[in-house]
Amino acid sequence: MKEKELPYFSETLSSLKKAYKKLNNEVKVQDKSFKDLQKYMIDYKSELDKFEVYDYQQTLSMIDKQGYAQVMELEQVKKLIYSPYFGRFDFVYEGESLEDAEPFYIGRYGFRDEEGTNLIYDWRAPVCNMYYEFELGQAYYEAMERRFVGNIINKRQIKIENSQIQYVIDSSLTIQDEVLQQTLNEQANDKMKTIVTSIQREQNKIVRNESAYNMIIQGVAGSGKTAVALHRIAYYLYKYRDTLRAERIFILSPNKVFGDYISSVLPELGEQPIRSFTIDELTVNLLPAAVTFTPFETEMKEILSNPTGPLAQRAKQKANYAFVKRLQSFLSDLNNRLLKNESISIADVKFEADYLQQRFNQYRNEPVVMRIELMVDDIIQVLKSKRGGEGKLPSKSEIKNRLTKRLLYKNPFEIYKVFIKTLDENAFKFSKKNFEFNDVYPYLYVQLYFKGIKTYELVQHFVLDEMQDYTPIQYAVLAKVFECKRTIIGDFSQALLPYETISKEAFQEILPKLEYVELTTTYRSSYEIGMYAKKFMRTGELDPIARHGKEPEEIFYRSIDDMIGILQGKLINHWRTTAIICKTEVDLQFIKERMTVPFYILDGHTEKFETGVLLTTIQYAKGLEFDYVIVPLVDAGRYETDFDQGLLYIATTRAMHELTMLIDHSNPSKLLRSDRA
Ligand SMILES: Nc1ncnc2c1ncn2[C@@H]1O[C@H](COP(=O)(O)OP(=O)(O)OP(=O)(O)O)[C@@H](O)[C@H]1O
Repeated sequence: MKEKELPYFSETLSSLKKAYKKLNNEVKVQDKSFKDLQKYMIDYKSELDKFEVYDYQQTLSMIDKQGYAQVMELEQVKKLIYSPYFGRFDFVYEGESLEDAEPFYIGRYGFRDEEGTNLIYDWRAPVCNMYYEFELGQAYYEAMERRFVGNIINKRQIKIENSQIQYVIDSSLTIQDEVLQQTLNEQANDKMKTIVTSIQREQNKIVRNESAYNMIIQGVAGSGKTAVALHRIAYYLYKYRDTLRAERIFILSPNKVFGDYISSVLPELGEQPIRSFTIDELTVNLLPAAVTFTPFETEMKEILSNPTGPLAQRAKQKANYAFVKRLQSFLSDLNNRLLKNESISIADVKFEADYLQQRFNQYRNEPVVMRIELMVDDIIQVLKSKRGGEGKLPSKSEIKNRLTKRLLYKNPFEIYKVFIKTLDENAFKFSKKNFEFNDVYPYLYVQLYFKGIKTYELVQHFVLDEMQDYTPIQYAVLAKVFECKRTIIGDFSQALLPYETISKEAFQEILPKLEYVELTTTYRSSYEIGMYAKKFMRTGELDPIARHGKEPEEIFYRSIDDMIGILQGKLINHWRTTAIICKTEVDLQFIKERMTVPFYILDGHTEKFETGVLLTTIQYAKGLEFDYVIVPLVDAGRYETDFDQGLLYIATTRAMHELTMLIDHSNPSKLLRSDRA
């Protein structure tokens, strides 16, 4: 089989090498002209007039841009020389004979030789959809608004590394199991990998979906949601390369480490890196500069360490969809009360209360401040027509001031406080101009009503990961801030907050025009770990991929010293990354003080994901994966409630190859019992 592929392979490789040489020379020439021009501008600085300087600067910037594009291309060709393609399929167009079958080689990027022949097709090209979508037999693809029908008569998976063919597998399956297995058997890395060589059919559908305005992906732990969302971005950047820019994509990620972990996927796929933002970073931009807030990460940490305490209670009251409805109906009623029921005389013309209220209602889709502006314009019109141009009219700002004085509440803060009183006096804690995080988005919603909010109009695609950790009111605000296509991913079973947050039903209300997709196969964990973790899942299905490994172990300890001894013993292993995942920050500190071997801490201060031994909490481990996971201090006190069960689900599903639970012998968690109700 390998032999059959050799001629095409050497032809492609030599074309690639030729292209590399040519591009490399061009880059050098560009580089030289840039430097020469720069030197010329410095040498003749005093003799150049400002127009000449402007012209030269423009030329420099053009060379710079061209040079950048060439360097990117060179980089791609270099990567293709290392591994030009990963698959091939032969397609016979309908009506043609078998001899006319056309081979398509599919790679990470596309490549044409000097004559313009497509030697490698980019995995995102329309024709390559067939590779992921169909088995041998009838197939089709769509391009240029046409459907091309035919038959796939041959399909191969080709592994090439270091410019050498490693193996070739012929198969009738969409994506061969062997290749997927091999990929999944690899050890964890400090950066997320691309999955182009083995995207599964259900994942491919999401990557290439263009119809959804709001795409919600509910996927079990390890189902590839994050990977799929990033490949979807890469697909969009390819498909809409003339109109979509990488810097116009906004990724909201749970924390900085996670942002770092996913940062290399897009560059690996030949696209510009996209910086992701945390909700705290975004919130700073949305709130007025004078008000501060407790960061989401800090508030979450506190709630996790005391899930039934007063802070959790306050946050809980604002976390469900009923709260949004209540706030909406409060604001809707306020429309009839906000403007005091009084007439007003301006320049001897009387404006009745009814007229004012009717104008105020007319503009109900605008923020209050804007409504007042529009009413001022109306009043001026009336004054002009009634007074027939006689006498001086009051200024706009005078009229605006008079109308504003008639507002029952003068700012969003006052309104929010009144609203909260209708809910529960104790639900709001505001001191020293500092909001608790759970109040920030409800407040922003009121601000939206009263004076509007900063919007990200330039953003063309909004991506949000870990959707279950956000509340309906946050989505209601985000929907206004990012009015563009959205890809929202998460897993309701992996909720970190100990109360109801967003749900499928609430999504349907807040984000109309949505497509909801579910992924139930987990690729991350071995079959044995997947089955073990499944018992902690609160709802839904989970189908682990048939990749076998060691059964998870449950080790019972008799004292804390005993547990630390066992734990440290387990750290002597062959895995690249081992994570000790604690329930809370307090537990992390407790273990940290007792450990005598080297390890890293992964918490809110961590910016980069390191391999090695990591001590962390569930809050920071989520979204990430490790070869080996150890869950310490599994006792009945710590892991007791339904919510704790969800936490065990998150912790255990971080493991790819091996999992150890360290359980208190005298007080084991009941959640471990497989016969529990
Ligand atoms: N088609 C695939 N081929 C190869 N590997 C895959 C595939 N799909 C997913 N994976 C791997 O499975 C692991 C989990 O993927 P990812 O982190 O995207 O899942 P997730 O659904 O976001 O998980 P979680 O909800 O637990 O954070 C990654 O190592 C990813 O590379």
